[in-house]
Amino acid sequence: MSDLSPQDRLKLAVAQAAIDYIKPKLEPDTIVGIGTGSTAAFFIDLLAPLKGLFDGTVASSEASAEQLKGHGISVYDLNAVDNVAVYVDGADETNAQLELIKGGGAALTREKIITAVADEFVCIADESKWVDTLGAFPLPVEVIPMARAHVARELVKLGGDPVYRDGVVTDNGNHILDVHGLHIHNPKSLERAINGIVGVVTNGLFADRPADVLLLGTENGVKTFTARA
Ligand SMILES: O=C[C@H](O)[C@H](O)[C@H](O)COP(=O)(O)O
Repeated sequence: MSDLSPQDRLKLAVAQAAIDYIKPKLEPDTIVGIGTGSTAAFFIDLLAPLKGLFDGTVASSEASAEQLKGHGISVYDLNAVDNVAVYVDGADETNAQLELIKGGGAALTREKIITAVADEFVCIADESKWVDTLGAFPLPVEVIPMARAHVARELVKLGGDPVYRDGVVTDNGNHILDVHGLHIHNPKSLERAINGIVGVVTNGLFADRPADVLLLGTENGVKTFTARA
């Protein structure tokens, strides 16, 4: 691990912190929700030695599912499970309310679905993801391909500058528009407004259902934040 970049060291630290956080909660019938991205990938590797302590997982992307299966960890279809005890995933931005921007890896829709099902959402992120106001990271919006131009025009009306993520097809067979130029002062309202555009599958704002816990990796150690009621 000595060749890790400083940022990757923080990602590894928060992945370990997530392991420490969930381990006491694991039961033989526990289903763990697994996110997508480089931070989640560290978490999957650290979860592997614990696979005898819980039933299995649901994954928010084909990439994470493959990584899990490579470790011999069971991956279930979400429709086949009754309950997801905890969901662990990274983020592209977080604010102090634990409202997030996600989807830099194009996995936002499956991530949001598992988030909706999970009893608890634990976000793991390095300190570069912490912002006062969401929006410096372009907001990903997953769209039905035939609606891409229509959705882009509607996003301009909402004040954004949408850019087609050329060549990217999501695990659901859809396209991504990355919306630049947003200063998101009311994340819940914007999340709903964008999801109301015909042709949008979902957008990468996680504000209606923010994280419950944020484990933030800093040079001074991992800091734990919990959502305010
Ligand atoms: O679609 C991807 C996800 O939302 C990721 O959780 C997010 O992009 C953060 O990824 P990373 O941990 O690689 O920074």
